[in-house]
Amino acid sequence: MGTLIALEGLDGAGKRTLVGAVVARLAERGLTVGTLDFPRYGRSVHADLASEALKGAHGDLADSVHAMAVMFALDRSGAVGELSALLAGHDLVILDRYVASNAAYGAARLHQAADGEFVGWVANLEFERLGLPRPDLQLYLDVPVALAAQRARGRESADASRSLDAYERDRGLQERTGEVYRELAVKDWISPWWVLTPDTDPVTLAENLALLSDDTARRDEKEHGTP
Ligand SMILES: Nc1ncnc2c1ncn2[C@@H]1O[C@H](COP(=O)(O)OP(=O)(O)O)[C@@H](O)[C@H]1O
Ligand SMILES: Cc1cn([C@H]2C[C@H](O)[C@@H](COP(=O)(O)OP(=O)(O)O)O2)c(=O)[nH]c1=O
Repeated sequence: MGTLIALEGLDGAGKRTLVGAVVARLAERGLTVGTLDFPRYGRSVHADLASEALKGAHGDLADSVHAMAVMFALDRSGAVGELSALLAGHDLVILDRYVASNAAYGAARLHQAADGEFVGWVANLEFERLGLPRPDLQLYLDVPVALAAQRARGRESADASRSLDAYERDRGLQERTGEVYRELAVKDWISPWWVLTPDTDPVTLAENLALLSDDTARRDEKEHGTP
C-alpha cells in the first residue's frame, strides 16, 4: 500500500512543476511513484462542467459555492477505483490538488475560516459519504499571491488553452484561499501538513518523502503484516 500525498496551493503556485521534479528524484532513488491531477479534465464530465462553469458556461452554476464543490467532489468520487489501484501498485502516490482544494477555495469564497461550517461540510461529503482515502500527508506550496498570479499569467500567454478562469482572475479570492490553506496546515486538517516555500529544493523534498514512505511501509507491516 503506497503513501498518499496531496500537493496544494494557489493557481500558478508551481504545483505541476514541483511534482514533475520530485517524481524524477524519487524515481532516481528507486521508488515507484504514481501521480494523478485533480480536476481530471477530459476524463470526468463533472470536472469538465466545473471548468466550463468557471469560464462562464452553464448559467448560474459557478455562482453556487456548494454546487461547484459537489462537481469537484464527484470528479474525485469517480476516481476512487483508480486511486486504489495506484496505491496498490506504487510506493508513493502524489496528487496535484485533492480534497483540501475544495475546502480552501469554498471557504474563501464564503469568507469563512478553516474552522467554519464549510470545511467540515467538505470533509463529511468527501471522506465520509464518498469514501475518498485520507491523504497520509498534505503539502502546501506557500507562494505569495503576486508571484502565483504572475506565473499563472505567464502560463496563459504561453498556452492559449490555459486562459485564466473566474477564480484565477479574483485576487481577493486568491488571498483568502491562501489564508485558509495556511490555517488548514497549522491545524493539520485531516492529516499532517508540511508547508513548502517557493524556493523548495525538489531533491531535499524527495529525500523527506522517501523517509516518510519507509515509515509508512514499516507501520503497515507492523499493523497488517504486509508492506
Ligand atoms: N520554481 C519556479 N520558478 C520559476 N517559474 C516557475 C517555478 N515553478 C513554476 N514556474 C512557472 O510558473 C507557471 C505555473 O507553474 P505550474 O507548475 O503550472 O503551477 P500550478 O500547477 O500550481 O498552477 C509555469 O509557467 C511554470 O513554468
Ligand atoms: C480540484 C479542485 C479545484 N478547485 C479550483 C481551484 C482552481 O481555481 C480551479 C481549477 O483547478 P486547477 O487545478 O487550477 O485547474 P487548471 O488546470 O484549469 O488551472 O478549481 C476547487 O475549488 N476545488 C477542487 O476540488
